[in-house]
Amino acid sequence: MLKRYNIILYSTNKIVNSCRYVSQSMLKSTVNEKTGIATVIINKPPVNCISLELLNKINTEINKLQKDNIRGMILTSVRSLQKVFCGGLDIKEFYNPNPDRLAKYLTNLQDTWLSLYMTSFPTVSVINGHSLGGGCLIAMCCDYRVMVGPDYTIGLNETKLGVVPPKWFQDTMAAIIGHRKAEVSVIAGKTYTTDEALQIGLVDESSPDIDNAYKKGIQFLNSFEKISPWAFKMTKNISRQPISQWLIDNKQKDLEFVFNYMQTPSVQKHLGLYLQSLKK
Ligand SMILES: CC/C=C\C/C=C\CCC/C=C/CC(=O)SCCNC(=O)CCNC(=O)[C@H](O)C(C)(C)COP(=O)(O)OP(=O)(O)OC[C@H]1O[C@@H](n2cnc3c(N)ncnc32)[C@H](O)[C@@H]1OP(=O)(O)O
Repeated sequence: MLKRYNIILYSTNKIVNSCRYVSQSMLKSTVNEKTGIATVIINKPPVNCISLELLNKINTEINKLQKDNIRGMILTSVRSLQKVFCGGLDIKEFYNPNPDRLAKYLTNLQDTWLSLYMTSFPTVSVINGHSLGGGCLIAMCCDYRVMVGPDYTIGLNETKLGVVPPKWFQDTMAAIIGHRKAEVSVIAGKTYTTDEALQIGLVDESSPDIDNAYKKGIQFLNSFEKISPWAFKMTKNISRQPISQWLIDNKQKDLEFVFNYMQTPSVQKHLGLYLQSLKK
């Protein structure tokens, strides 16, 4: 029995044998050959908002890392943006959309969420700036969140734009902070400062600076050194499967709901006003 356990540990804990550096301009990914830890950096100025192209790159990279047998991953934003982790989904993808592109975007977002939420390796988001809407969603997909503070904000603010966060957005938050707090939060489109997010458990740790936040992230990943990767993967799978299975079973229905309401005149009007307010 012990022997079998060791074999599982060895075969799944194999550290990648070369340092890979992928720079697809919008997304930089490095794997440290000694530690087997990947750092994935979103790099799409000015605010790292998620276009269809960035979405594709994130999903492709997660799937590659999945095959690389890495030991863990840190997801963060390029430092030069200074105050933004991720400004959310690119609202321009929803405003006066091309229907084919909109359908592709929504499908890719469903797939990317499934990949990131269900990784078989531990993940940490180092939230080094504002993290709103889809930005909050990708941070919440990770197993652990360290947020730099005190002046940044995080939250699912979709209702403020006049749109509806799908069930799996809401469930992802509820799994972290509990149903009641998540409900109050999403219906009001609430955003939280770093301290508030720490207080309600939306983030696990805070840090006054990025280097320290990154260190905390690495410490979390190192805490799995003695955990069998197989046991980690199976346990996480059991924990997250009910939420992910809902989307797998309801992908088409979910897509049609968002695809249809997004193109209604009243939603389009709201989105237009919100975009305008950002430009001011
Ligand atoms: C089938 C189902 C599948 C999928 C479900 C899909 C959809 C579900 C429903 C829709 C869900 C949407 C989720 C979202 O993510 S909505 C977006 C939420 N994000 C925000 O509200 C953030 C808005 N931005 C800001 O608050 C600030 O920009 C920010 C604090 C991030 C940074 O402030 P800063 O002062 O540094 O920059 P700005 O001057 O404000 O912005 C610079 C330029 O960037 C433009 N911008 C900002 N955010 C966005 C964005 N999210 N999308 C597009 N463009 C954005 C901003 O307009 C400025 O543009 P210019 O003026 O320079 O042209």
